Amino acid sequence: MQLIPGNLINDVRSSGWVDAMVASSPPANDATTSILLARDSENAYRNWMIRHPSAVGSIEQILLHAHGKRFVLFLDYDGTLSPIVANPDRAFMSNAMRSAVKHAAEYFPTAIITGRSYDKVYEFIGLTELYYAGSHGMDIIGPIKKSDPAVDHNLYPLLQHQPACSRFIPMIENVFRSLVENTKAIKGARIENNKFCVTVHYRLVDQNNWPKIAEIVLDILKEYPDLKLTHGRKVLEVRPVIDWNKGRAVEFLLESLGLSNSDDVIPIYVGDDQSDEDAFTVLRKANRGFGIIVSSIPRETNAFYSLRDPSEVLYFLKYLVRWKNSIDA
Ligand SMILES: O=P(O)(O)OC[C@H]1O[C@H](O[C@H]2O[C@H](CO)[C@@H](O)[C@H](O)[C@H]2O)[C@H](O)[C@@H](O)[C@@H]1O
Repeated sequence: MQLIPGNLINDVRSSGWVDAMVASSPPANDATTSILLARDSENAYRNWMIRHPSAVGSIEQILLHAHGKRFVLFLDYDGTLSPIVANPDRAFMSNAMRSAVKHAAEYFPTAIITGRSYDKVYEFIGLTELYYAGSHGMDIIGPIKKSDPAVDHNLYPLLQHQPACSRFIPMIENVFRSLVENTKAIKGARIENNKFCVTVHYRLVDQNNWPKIAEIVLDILKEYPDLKLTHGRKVLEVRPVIDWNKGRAVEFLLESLGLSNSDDVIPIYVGDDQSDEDAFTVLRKANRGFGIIVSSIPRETNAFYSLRDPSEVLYFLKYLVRWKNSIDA
């Protein structure tokens, strides 16, 4: 992943960011070229799957390996549990997916690890029994419980951790306001405040204006040496320079749940975004469990398995639940 520490920002030419923005957007083609390209891409995808087999196709093998062991699930939200859509406020998950995640959490410790703020992702998912790591893992909140449901009506989280100091919240708020102000003339630009990070959406911006977007973001960041810039799916993201990411959040959660040193624990991380690579890398390096990348095109990744899209994620989750239910019966 490209990470630009704030104090190096002056050395970065905005064209590097524009290249990254363009790279995630294939050009349009005529009908015949599209058919030929589709065939080539299907072949390329099949070849890629030799290195990253389908988690659905390999599910029996995965379960064989899991005999007598415990799964822990880490799930990204956008592009994994919900399909990618143009309007980030409308990235709803289906009821079928919500129900699959709910059932999964009955059998396995389950965490949502997302670039979204905790509030926003909770609004979409609405399940109190999950662990959530919002703002790319910088806002961790455990299942919401009542200490004694008979007498206590106050809800409280079992676990709470914010590795970035609270001083980043007003800083992010200021950057958010400056970005809203400075991009308001660019049609389609959209800025999202994710509490410990700001997301700059350019999916609906004319490509001719992408350099302008990159320039505005880099200009504002010059004033904030404690913030850095990363790149996701048609988004630029501004975050604290602290050494924390989705991978660190996974390590923290495993540790907090007392599951980090047990050989009988299999962490599974499912995600589609560049930021999920940090978590895939953590699992691969520790040789623990495995990452599953959600992608319908071949991509460089540290995940071991692959799934094409959220509908395959749904199938995979339901299969795990059915399997666990059958062995517990
Ligand atoms: O870690 P995630 O849960 O994958 O969150 C990453 C970003 O996801 C959202 O943006 C992405 O999904 C949008 C809705 O489908 C899409 O319009 C956008 O182009 C994608 O990048 C979210 O809006 C961001 O705040 C998250 O950081």
